[in-house]
Amino acid sequence: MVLAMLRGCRRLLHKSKTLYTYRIQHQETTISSCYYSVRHHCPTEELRDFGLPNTTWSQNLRNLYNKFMELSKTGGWTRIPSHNTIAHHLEGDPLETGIGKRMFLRNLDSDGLGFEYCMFYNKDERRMVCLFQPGPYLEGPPGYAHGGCIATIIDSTAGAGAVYTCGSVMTANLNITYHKPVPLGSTLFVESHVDKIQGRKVYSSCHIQSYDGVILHAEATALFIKANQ
Ligand SMILES: CCCCCCCCCCCC(=O)SCCNC(=O)CCNC(=O)[C@H](O)C(C)(C)COP(=O)(O)OP(=O)(O)OC[C@H]1O[C@@H](n2cnc3c(N)ncnc32)[C@H](O)[C@@H]1OP(=O)(O)O
Repeated sequence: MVLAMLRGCRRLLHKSKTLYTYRIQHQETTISSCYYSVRHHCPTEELRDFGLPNTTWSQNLRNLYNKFMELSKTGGWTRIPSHNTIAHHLEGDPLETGIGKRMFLRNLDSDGLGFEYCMFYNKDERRMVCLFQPGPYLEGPPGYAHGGCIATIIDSTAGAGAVYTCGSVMTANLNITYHKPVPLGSTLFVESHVDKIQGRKVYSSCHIQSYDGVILHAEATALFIKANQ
């Protein structure tokens, strides 16, 4: 009852700001309804944007962030918002799907423990950069990030790059070569590029380097499939 009232209030609040046309089916979902259309701006001023600096960010992460913010002023790069529910990234009225669900990378309540990151997109170059600091809850080998979380940040960076370049996509294939372990708490420079678009197929490449570019930690190629129009 209370939940239903809250949902009603939130829907009214949001509908007063923008016209929503999007509907996601869930539960008995079909393949095509898994696809989404991404909003390029923060939907409300009150909503927290997790891609902004917080007290857990290292100096190296802040320096890279400041560098890309400077680049954003002269065009080319744009910082993209980052919320903790996928619903808030979608165009339309996705509130029903947002309740009780969190984005995998933003599912912890404390800053700095899991995926700490922000992304910048360059439309002309079809590049997405992710500045990433893996927290202590991402441990795999002692002191180092789990390979699955490295795959996650690659999938998310390349996936977001494909979405911002082509619209709604799903990951069909992801191949990763792990070159050097990633120390927890280090600052990583993750960069993806849309290499080729062939019909519905979007081919991307991605790599993870240390913040100064000295160490190549991992390289990947990915295939994303665009939504059927
Ligand atoms: C901040 C922003 C936040 C928002 C941004 C956040 C970004 C996050 C990104 C994370 C994304 C995910 O984790 S997605 C979740 C993980 N992925 C999944 O669950 C996908 C599961 N797989 C599927 O649902 C399906 O197989 C699809 C959707 C991938 C494809 O199915 P489909 O739509 O029916 O298409 P289909 O006809 O089969 O294939 C279309 C064409 O692609 C080819 N194709 C399909 N799959 C493959 C494949 N694995 N390898 C090679 N080729 C393939 C086919 O041969 C065909 O080529 P041709 O005959 O045309 O030549």
